[in-house]
Amino acid sequence: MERPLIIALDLDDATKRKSLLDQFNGESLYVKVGMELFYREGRQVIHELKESGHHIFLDLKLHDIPNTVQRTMKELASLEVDIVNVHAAGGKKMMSAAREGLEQGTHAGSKRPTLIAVTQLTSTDEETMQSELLIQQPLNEVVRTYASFAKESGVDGVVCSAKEVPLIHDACGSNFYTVCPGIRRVEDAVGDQKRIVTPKQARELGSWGIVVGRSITSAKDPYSVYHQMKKDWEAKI
Ligand SMILES: O=c1ccn([C@@H]2O[C@H](COP(=O)(O)O)[C@@H](O)[C@H]2O)c(=O)[nH]1
Repeated sequence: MERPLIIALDLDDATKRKSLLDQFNGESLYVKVGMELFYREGRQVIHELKESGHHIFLDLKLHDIPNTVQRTMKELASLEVDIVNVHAAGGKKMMSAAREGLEQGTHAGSKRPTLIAVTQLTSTDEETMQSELLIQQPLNEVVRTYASFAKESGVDGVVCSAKEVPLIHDACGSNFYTVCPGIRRVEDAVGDQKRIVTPKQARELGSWGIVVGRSITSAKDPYSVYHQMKKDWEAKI
């Protein structure tokens, strides 16, 4: 799918999730299954969403020793989702192991899930990164370097703020996937996000995909907010 708006299904029970998706009346969506949903409903929810025709980004952000990540990715590959991810902070060996595990677990004739790596969470700003994570380089430099390491390790793209897309394209080429959370309309509550942009700005900055959670899931009318944001995201520049 070209340039998706991915809805983060961060809802605290299955009834709310179902009632959100029911509003879309059979429309095929790109959805993100994060830790909250996967740890609650497990593999079954992936099967259900696939049966309903949705594309799936399984956002479990693996970060462990290479052997564990490889074996876990082998397991996840059997779910046949579209995108899976790791934290780039796990290092090059871990990212290569993730790719290897995915290849081992992908059945002949099936498409390997796209593998992306989180550079720096969009809830982190430079001040926090330096004072709490003790990473002293400028945030843009860290994101650019982690993206380059991801590419060298056989990863297909990154999770980043749209603000960093131009520098990632510069370092890794414009075909390297950039999946961007931290998306807000001007009227939305920012919450815990730090590096935010609007859907239109994300488009202008060249993001491949955007991830939107609370702006849609907490809206009075999620269906119309989704379509409004999608229209802004897809508008010609
Ligand atoms: O850097 C990252 C990586 C992942 N996320 C995830 O995206 C959504 C964003 O939700 P909002 O409600 O739109 O803030 C959420 O599921 C995060 O886990 C991210 O925000 N930043």
